Amino acid sequence: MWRRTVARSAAVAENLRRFSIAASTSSIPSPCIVHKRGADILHDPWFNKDTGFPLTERDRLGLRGLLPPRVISFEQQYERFMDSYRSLEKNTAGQSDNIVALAKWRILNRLHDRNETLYYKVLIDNIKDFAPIIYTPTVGLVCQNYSGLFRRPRGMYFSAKDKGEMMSIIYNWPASEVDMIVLTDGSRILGLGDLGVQGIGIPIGKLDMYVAAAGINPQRVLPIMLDVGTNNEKLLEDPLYLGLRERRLEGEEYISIVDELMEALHRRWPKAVIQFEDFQFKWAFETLQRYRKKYCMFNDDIQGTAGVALAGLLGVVRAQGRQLLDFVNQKIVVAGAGSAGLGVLNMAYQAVSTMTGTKANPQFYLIDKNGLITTERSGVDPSAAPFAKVIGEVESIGLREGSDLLEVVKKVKPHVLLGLSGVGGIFNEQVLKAMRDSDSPKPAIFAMSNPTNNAECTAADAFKHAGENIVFGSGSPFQNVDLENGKIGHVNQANNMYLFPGIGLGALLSGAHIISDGMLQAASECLASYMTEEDIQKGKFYPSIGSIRNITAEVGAAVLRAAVTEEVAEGRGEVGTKELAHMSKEETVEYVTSNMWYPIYSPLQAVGSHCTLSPTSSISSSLYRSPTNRSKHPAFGFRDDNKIQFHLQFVRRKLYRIIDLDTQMMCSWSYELMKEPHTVTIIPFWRKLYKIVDLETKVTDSWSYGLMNEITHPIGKLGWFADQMINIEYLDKLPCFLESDGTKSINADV
Ligand SMILES: NC(=O)C1=CN([C@@H]2O[C@H](COP(=O)(O)OP(=O)(O)OC[C@H]3O[C@@H](n4cnc5c(N)ncnc54)[C@H](O)[C@@H]3O)[C@@H](O)[C@H]2O)C=CC1
Ligand SMILES: CC(=O)C(=O)O
Repeated sequence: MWRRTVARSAAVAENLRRFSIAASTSSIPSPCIVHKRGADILHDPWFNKDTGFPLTERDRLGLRGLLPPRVISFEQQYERFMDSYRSLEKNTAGQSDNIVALAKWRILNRLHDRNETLYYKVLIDNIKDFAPIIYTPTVGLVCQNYSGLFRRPRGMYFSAKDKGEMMSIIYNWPASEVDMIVLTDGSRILGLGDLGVQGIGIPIGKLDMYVAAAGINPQRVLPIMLDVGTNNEKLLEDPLYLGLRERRLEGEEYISIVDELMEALHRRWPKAVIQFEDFQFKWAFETLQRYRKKYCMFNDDIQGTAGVALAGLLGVVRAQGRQLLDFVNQKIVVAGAGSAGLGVLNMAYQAVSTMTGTKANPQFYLIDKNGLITTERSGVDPSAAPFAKVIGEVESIGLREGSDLLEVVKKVKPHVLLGLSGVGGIFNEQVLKAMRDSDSPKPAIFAMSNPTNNAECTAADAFKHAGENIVFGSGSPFQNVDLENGKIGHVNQANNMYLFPGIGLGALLSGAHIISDGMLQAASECLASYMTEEDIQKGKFYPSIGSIRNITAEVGAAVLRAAVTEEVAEGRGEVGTKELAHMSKEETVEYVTSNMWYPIYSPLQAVGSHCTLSPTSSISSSLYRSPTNRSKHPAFGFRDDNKIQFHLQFVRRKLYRIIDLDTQMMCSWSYELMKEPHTVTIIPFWRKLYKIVDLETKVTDSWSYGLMNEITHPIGKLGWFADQMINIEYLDKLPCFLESDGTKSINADV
């Protein structure tokens, strides 16, 4: 038994090593293929390193002369950006909050548009300071002012005018691989309502969080705006509005366009996870039901929010010093009967049912803009109907259909007051004071609406009016509150950002074809159990945002394991369901972590039709006709279609280890000590990516590796070293190499 475990662990460890799809903590950055050269690379934020391109790379990529000569390190670039950011903070001190917030957003956005690697480095390392800018609350302000702030497009825009053509439009996106898509129709942007095409800021912000928290490679994310019009009168009249100046499509017209987009997305990227974001209530539930059994998708506002809120609600029970099972007795008042509020109540209901094992009758009170929802309400939405209170029950405590929030709080004396109404300030002084009479020794107040102005109350007001013993959470960040008696009122950020990145990552790595309730429940349970008893007693239910990568790895692993258990996982790449199923909990976390992308400058290798070739270079093609040569000279890259693909590498008496990045295996035939300077080695690659490690210095040399791809005979790729260009010619069965002046030939030591 013991031996089997060890053997299995070793096998899994080997799999983990082999199947990591992205380098993260490795000191050796993976090479990155770029199908561009020269100025095109400088203008592409995915590949641009600004002044950080090493000289050898400048040579190789045709960048010489396009940059100032000095090479600035990544660390120096980082410091320089942070210095500018700090200067901006200093220079804008005293100006209005909105002006400062937009100035901060602009400086970050400019970096995002120019150099993504550096952008994500500063974002990840300063997530606490920058999340409020790229995410809530500033992202709300950005969306409101989007048409004026617009400089460069990001993501894809589909509109009602594209009907019938989405399947082809989707191929305009330059990346062949997409892992995460966040899609909105802009109809309910945070608590700000219908912002039409301007809502694109939300998918962009959410995907920034995916990169920062889940380590999704930014080259594989896709924000999408589906512009089906807007009912926002102000925007319809705004001559600078960038979206369709038409009213929103409704009914069949609307749903058929979403159907078409979903089909197109699935056709091109069948393994991508699609997150629905900020759809108005009437379409949020309908689209979720329509697609959740067909595609790997979820609705963040309904399902992500529910999981985060449930984790918080369970934390509240722990904070009261009660057993988790006591959750069934919690009196919870929810203000807001929309996507988010109903999502929370549905999940909380499931939890109570699981705990009681019977048909639950939880003490949930649901309030919308017309007050308490009871069985007397006419025209109640079917998704809210299960939570309508039986009229007799509420009458017995002095309430009625439509009772207002204050009355409900006074009569119910809830343990938890949770706001997802999108209406700022509805937890006013009176309501908060009424919470002092809560039946809980530690009443909980969650003002979860975003952005900050739409929060149901501020943190300071909550502690001031409801008392120091409350626990508090808000959707947008607030500062902890100084209670002026040496104590601090802790503010939790009750935001779905603690779950959606892990849900997406877990679904992606499991290769799940759908996202099941079990996967979502696992995510919520994982978050709920993440905090220690000590944290909980201090009123902390959610981790600090600084540890968002850790919690996301845990949540991702929990989701992945649930996907395997529920048999919806199909595996990813070479990691099949069998391998996933054999991973222990710890191994799964390790697997998830090892697949997170981390911003480092990868050495770039230009390949494809953009490679420039010297007119003097030539390779005699006759030698490559016979595939039988392959066995004699395995180092020659023959392919059955008679194309040769190869990489030239200048070696200078160095020993290289060559790692096949597909398998993470070291290729035993493909390293050797080069005895002579100026020796060139040829490496076959069969469309593979190799990482080459200089064993003397232990680092990958930027010029010495790349994706060996798409370079076909009769013309070969040229190798550069320093200023010297090497032309190649195959003169005999052993390759010889001529230096650029054509005077000297050196036999390759192969
Ligand atoms: N913290 C977080 O992670 C999340 C926060 N939210 C926030 O929740 C809010 C609502 O989002 P959705 O449910 O999608 O919106 P929604 O538009 O679907 O629902 C809003 C609900 O609030 C109700 N309402 C309006 N005025 C009210 C009042 N005075 N008293 C009580 N209820 C009132 C409406 O009748 C409606 O039922 C937004 O501000 C959004 O930013 C949403 C998702 C996640
Ligand atoms: C956080 C979020 O998803 C919202 O406010 O809509």
